Amino acid sequence: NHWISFSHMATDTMQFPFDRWVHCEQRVIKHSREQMNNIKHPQGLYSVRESICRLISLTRGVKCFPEQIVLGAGTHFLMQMFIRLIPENSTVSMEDPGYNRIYTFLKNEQVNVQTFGLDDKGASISDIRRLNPNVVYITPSHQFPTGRLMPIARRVQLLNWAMESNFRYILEDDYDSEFKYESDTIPALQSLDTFEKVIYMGCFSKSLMPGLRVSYMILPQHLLYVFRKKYADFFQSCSVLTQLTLQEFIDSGEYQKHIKRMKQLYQERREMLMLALETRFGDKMKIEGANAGLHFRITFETERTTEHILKRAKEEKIELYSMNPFYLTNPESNQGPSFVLGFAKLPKEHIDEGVNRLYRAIYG
Ligand SMILES: Cc1ncc(COP(=O)(O)O)c(CN[C@H](CF)CCC(=O)O)c1O
Repeated sequence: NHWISFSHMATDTMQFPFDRWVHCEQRVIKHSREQMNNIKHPQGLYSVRESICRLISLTRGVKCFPEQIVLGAGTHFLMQMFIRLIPENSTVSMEDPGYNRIYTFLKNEQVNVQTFGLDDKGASISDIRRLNPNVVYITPSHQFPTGRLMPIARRVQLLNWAMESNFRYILEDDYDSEFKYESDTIPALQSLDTFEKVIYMGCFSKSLMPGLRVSYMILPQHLLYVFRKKYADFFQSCSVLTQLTLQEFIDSGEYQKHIKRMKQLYQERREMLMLALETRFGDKMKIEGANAGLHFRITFETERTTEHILKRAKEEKIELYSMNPFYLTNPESNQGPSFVLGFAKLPKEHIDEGVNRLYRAIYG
């Protein structure tokens, strides 16, 4: 029988409107054929940046000009360019548990990277003050991987910290911010920034598909100046065809239509999954970080180890990811085996079966 996926990394490509996407692509090929030779702009095509600028000011309250946007074929590329804009020996600090791929990436780039803890409001200010880094990298709208939401008050505290000294920056990774349930979206931290301290990073990996490889960052003016000197001869890493098709997809309204439809669909799946988990596991499990995004964190009360559960999950044919890779320096005080549970690739009709298999994997 078939596999059931709790992956937090995927979107439901079966639901993606490929016919609309191809229609946009055909229009690009018809009207902008000549642009396929235009690879010179290091930040990506201006018209594409204009569309993204309009979109995120609407959806996230982000304040920027197209001139400030830099496209890249993934968050890693953007991070790599950013760290080259600041002095060599800068210290970067990030969340633990946190996004291990960026942690490993920064280590490989010989960046001095440290980690700080989280409390229920996200990044711990006292930890950050103790570390006294130049750059703080956070995921405030849906902390990765715990899903915590950083309240406005904490955001303001963080901005005040950044403003206390000349050379401090906040990298706001807003990767999973299109889908908000229960409460309204909190505007991006960047929208509160008046001192050019916040570098906003976003992507289309969750709203569209990770495979498109289109992400972006917004540089404050003074860093844009450095970027333009350093990267004048740089070629953009995103394909021109994908950039222009994305622009057409946004400008034609297809993007907003898609988000509206997927939000409805993900909301239903999320509710059904949480209910099925509640019914099956009762107080043997604890869920957190479910108010936004395409995954939440779940912790189980069991004597079984995480490794054992992952092995059993494979036997039960469920794709399941544990929290372990995301504990970067100190394994969290264990309240029990903890997992990231994604529902983007979990059709409604598989939810009950998926939860039953999960139960068998843990208690069977
Ligand atoms: C915290 C965070 N910031 C950005 C992205 C977007 O990266 P990119 O598409 O390369 O721009 C992701 C993407 N999330 C990963 C891929 F879906 C999943 C996590 C895993 O690697 O386990 C992410 O978690």
